[in-house]
Amino acid sequence: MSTASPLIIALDYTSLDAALCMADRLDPARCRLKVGKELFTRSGPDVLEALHGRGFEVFLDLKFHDIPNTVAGAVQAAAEQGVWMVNVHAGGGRRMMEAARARLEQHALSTHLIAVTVLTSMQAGDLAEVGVSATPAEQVERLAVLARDSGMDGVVCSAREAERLRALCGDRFLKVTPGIRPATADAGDQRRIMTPAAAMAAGSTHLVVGRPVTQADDPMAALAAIESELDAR
Ligand SMILES: O=C(O)c1cc(=O)[nH]c(=O)n1[C@@H]1O[C@H](COP(=O)(O)O)[C@@H](O)[C@H]1O
Repeated sequence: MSTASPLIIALDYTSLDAALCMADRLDPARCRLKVGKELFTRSGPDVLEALHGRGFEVFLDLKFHDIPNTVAGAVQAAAEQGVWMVNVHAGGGRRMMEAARARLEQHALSTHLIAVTVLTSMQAGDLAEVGVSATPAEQVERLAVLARDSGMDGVVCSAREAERLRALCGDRFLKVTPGIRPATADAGDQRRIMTPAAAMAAGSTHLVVGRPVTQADDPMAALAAIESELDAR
């Protein structure tokens, strides 16, 4: 089932059972689900089948970053399992992203392919330590333009960069933004954060939300509060 909701709930759980327990409380008409490294490494592709069977569109977030041939094969494997979206690291460069795009086209696979720019957990000091003297905003901009030119459908960035990317790359270029924190939620390890309503106003096309819902005392109430914040816009 496809949904008009921008919400993607990150199922960052340590077991398939725990992830499905949450999925069974959620509604595919109201959100999409994200499967990341921890859950996929524990459960393997079974989790995809289980979530697809429940009617959810799934973002497989494995952030592939390798040589072009390897990434193209991994992206093909993800798409052949029917995921709605898959991501690679833009830092893998133009040839890597182009190879992934070409592979999807060769096999007529319509999975959305997006590239991670600068992780939302990073700020200027973290970039400096890995040899990047640009600010996060500048580096996101550089990688987003490279991703667009390499055939990506969009990027993962923080909502703080979404407005600039909308101006640079247009409305149809997807801006998938983690680091979403309702005003009262803990930032945790995230650094470039924004509230759900502010992120949508800034031009995010999709909001990735994990712990503010999954670790809440009442996850359904936390999700409902985010939905009403978005509805009130
Ligand atoms: O690609 C991602 O989904 C991602 C990119 C990024 O820059 N930052 C980021 O937090 N994520 C993912 O988004 C989710 C955010 O979860 P919470 O911080 O719990 O809301 C996690 O599953 C991260 O792996």
